[in-house]
Amino acid sequence: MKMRKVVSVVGAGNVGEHTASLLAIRGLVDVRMFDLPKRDGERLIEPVKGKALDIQQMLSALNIDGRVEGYTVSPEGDGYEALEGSDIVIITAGFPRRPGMSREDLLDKNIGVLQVITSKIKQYAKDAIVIVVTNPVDLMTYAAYRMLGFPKERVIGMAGVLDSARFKTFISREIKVSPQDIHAYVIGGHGDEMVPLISISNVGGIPLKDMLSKEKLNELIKRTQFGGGEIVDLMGTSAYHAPAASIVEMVEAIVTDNKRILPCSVYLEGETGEYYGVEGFCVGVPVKLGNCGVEDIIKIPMLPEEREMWQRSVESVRRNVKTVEELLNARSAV
Ligand SMILES: NC(=O)c1ccc[n+]([C@@H]2O[C@H](COP(=O)([O-])OP(=O)(O)OC[C@H]3O[C@@H](n4cnc5c(N)ncnc54)[C@H](O)[C@@H]3O)[C@@H](O)[C@H]2O)c1
Ligand SMILES: O=C(O)C[C@H](O)C(=O)O
Repeated sequence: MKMRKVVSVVGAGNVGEHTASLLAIRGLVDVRMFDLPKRDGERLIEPVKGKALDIQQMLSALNIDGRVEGYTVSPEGDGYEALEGSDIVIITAGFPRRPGMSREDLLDKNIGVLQVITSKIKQYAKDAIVIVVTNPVDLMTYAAYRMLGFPKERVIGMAGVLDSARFKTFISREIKVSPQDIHAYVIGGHGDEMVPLISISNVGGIPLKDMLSKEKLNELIKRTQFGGGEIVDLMGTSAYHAPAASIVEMVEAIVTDNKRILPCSVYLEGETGEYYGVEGFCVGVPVKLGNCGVEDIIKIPMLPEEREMWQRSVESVRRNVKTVEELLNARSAV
């Protein structure tokens, strides 16, 4: 009998909670949520269990089948047994940035969180596909890949789908066309140097560069590159609705084995690494997703000016890779 896939979400804060809720509403998978207890005055409460129960009751209100459960865990890694049997584990646990911070400012704190979680995934869900969301996501995906020791096809960072959704939003608003008819790709590191690919973006098949002036295109590129910070400045914390939806796009591509080509942060080496000028760390590139994770890495053509942007973006990730390796070595030495 075909069992429903199980998706575990580690970290049920803004991103994790909305991801769990969207996954449940889409009705494709069963969801397990994991998070820390919280102190409420003198009491220690378990919000993750409340959130899971609330989502489960939302499904009943909507007559949607599905199972949503919440598990309280400890920072030291107790309580993760229910990871057992997960087909996909999504990691959103960690700290978001506040206004004035860069994503890289989160690296040291979030790697410590990631280390415990990856050790539990290895222990209880060694065959799972892992989607890393926690920032700085390219470096965290690389750290997760190193700590998990899983095949690189099963360790995937979410960012390009979100960045592409932002780019599509800004294009859609500018030319008043449905985002359904806009094909726009953003690749590279998930930071201020990310690369919206104008040359292959189109609106209903018409090249984007034929529809907007160079000035306007540059304006939309800049707004996309700083899209995360724009929301952090407005909300005081990072975005979570569009990130959750982007995670769901990746999960559905995997569980339905629909061979979507989506921009994801993956470990690059060998021939594809050579093509992209990346050897031995993770950056956002278009990949074909299926039920085993990354099935293929697409070598996307770039104009000379895009290749220059790409190299700057790769450099913005590469310059912190050594720090990641030093943090990993220091922690493994403990
Ligand atoms: N890749 C992307 O495009 C993208 C998009 C949005 C957010 N993010 C990142 O995702 C992360 C989460 O963002 P958020 O807005 O949900 O933050 P949040 O603070 O709302 O949620 C984080 C959750 O992680 C939990 N957590 C912390 N340490 C933990 C541990 N040791 N074990 C289990 N759970 C733990 C917290 O209790 C909290 O509920 C941040 O790093 C943020 O920068 C990335
Ligand atoms: O900007 C952030 O800190 C969160 C995330 O990376 C985003 O782009 O929304």
